Amino acid sequence: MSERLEVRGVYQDFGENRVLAGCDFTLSPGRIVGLLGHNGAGKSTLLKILSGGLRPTGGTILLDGQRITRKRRPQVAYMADHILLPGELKVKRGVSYYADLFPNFDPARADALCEELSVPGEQRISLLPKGMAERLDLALLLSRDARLYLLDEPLGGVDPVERARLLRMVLDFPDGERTILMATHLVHDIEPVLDDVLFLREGKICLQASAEEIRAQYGQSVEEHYMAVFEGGGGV
Ligand SMILES: Nc1ncnc2c1ncn2[C@@H]1O[C@H](COP(=O)(O)OP(=O)(O)OP(=O)(O)O)[C@@H](O)[C@H]1O
Repeated sequence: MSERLEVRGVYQDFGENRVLAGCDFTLSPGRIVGLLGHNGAGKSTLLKILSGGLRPTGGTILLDGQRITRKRRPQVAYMADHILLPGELKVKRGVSYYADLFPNFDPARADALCEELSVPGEQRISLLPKGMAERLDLALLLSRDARLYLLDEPLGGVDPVERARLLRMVLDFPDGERTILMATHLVHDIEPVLDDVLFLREGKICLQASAEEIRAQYGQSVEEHYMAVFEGGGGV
């Protein structure tokens, strides 16, 4: 099977600060992958690079075996850790704003997802509670027809039970083809939707494994294994 995403030797310096020190990993089609690491590990930086919003200091990134040119950029859909829509717009207008912005955006799907996620269409975006704005952002992202979806701490402001339920509901793409990479600290809440995990430590991917492998090999949940690795209580 060919890889959806190949990341080879990606590094990122901000002045003297080397944030990514040669990241290597691959993502397969149809997988939901958690990018886990402590504060400041470089998760957002890595997602920004993969989205094309930041040019890395070095390294190679291939999507379906090819470099991500400007023409292929819409095949990568990125959700930052804050909503990017102008706050004065109403939700429904925000949907048409996205339709103007992205050629691969499906407004009917956005309306359906907003309804599934109980986002009120007539509300002004700046007046949405944080968790509701995050739901809108997620609905807009997942209404784009992309190959790779990058999510930075999705639904971080939504309560844990709802978060897992909503993510399970909306990440279930029927074609099983799309790949989702999401950075999160909320390992416990997100774990039920994850197929694979990447642990980012000291600028490198120190573990890439399926959630099943972790459970079988270490007899630990992803969260327990994460704690063991990052608190020095165990190795990878
Ligand atoms: N544009 C920038 N200029 C300079 N330093 C930056 C820039 N962006 C990020 N950094 C630095 O890179 C490091 C990694 O930040 P990043 O936001 O990628 O980490 P993170 O893993 O997403 O953290 P968190 O989990 O707290 O969101 C931090 O030290 C941060 O200060």
